[in-house]
Amino acid sequence: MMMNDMAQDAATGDGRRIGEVILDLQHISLSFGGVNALTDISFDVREHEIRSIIGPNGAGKSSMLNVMNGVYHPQKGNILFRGEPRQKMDPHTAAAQGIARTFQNIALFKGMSVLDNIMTGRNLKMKCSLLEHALFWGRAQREEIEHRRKVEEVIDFLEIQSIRKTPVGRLPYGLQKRVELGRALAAEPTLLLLDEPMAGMNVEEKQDMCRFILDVNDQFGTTIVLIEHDMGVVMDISDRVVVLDYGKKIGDGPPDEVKNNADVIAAYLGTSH
Ligand SMILES: Nc1ncnc2c1ncn2[C@@H]1O[C@H](COP(=O)(O)OP(=O)(O)OP(=O)(O)O)[C@@H](O)[C@H]1O
Repeated sequence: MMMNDMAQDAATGDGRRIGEVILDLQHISLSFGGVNALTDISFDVREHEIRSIIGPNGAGKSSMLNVMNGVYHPQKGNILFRGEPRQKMDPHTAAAQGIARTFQNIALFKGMSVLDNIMTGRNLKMKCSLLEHALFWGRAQREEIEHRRKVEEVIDFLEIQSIRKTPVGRLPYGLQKRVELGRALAAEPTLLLLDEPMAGMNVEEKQDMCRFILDVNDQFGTTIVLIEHDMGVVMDISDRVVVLDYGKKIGDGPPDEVKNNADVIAAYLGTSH
């Protein structure tokens, strides 16, 4: 399918762009000592969709994202990625298989430029070792040029050309979040996990971030799993939403269905506790 066709399908909003299940989480339970962070949670993520995870503070959202990319290993349950079981996957393997993520608290090298930070997203794609750099200079050079080309593409896509040489620590918060998205995109992920990409942003910055998330999904077909507290944003951009509360799943479905779910309303209004 051509990129334009894909964007067209997405724009029609009729769900035709959504594909097969790529990540299937079955009966996941995770505890830390006596704290049950996740209890018997099952849901799936389909190819090309925007899947949001919401829930009050401490509900288990970040823990779930950490299970998805192998930072945490659940004590119970199964995880299937493209139909293959993966019990003890580590974050490095997850990244090598096309799962990239951003973090709740920005995790960038503050003293390094935007360009260099985004370049670190290419690390896993770099094939030439230091020795090869010394022995096969030409090959290493070609590889370097290709990585730089990809990074420049990401910079153009995110409209941050004018700050490409600026140290990240000097940028306003909203732009730092955009650079973090850039670093994740440089890895050319098929599954992108975003942990509160709009937290702490003003309205304009949120609108920009929303647009970039939708564009990544439309233009590259990237599957996106998103944790976000801003309900307006979640309901606007998600195909399906899963709701956690005290480590349990209390809702799952398209935004309109979730919005009208009595348990979800109770959890958010605090009447269930
Ligand atoms: N590494 C850890 N060690 C001990 N307890 C943890 C750890 N990570 C998470 N928890 C606990 O697990 C529960 C779920 O936390 P988690 O951060 O996943 O929730 P969350 O929904 O992402 O919250 P928030 O919206 O505040 O970020 C909490 O009770 C938290 O204290």
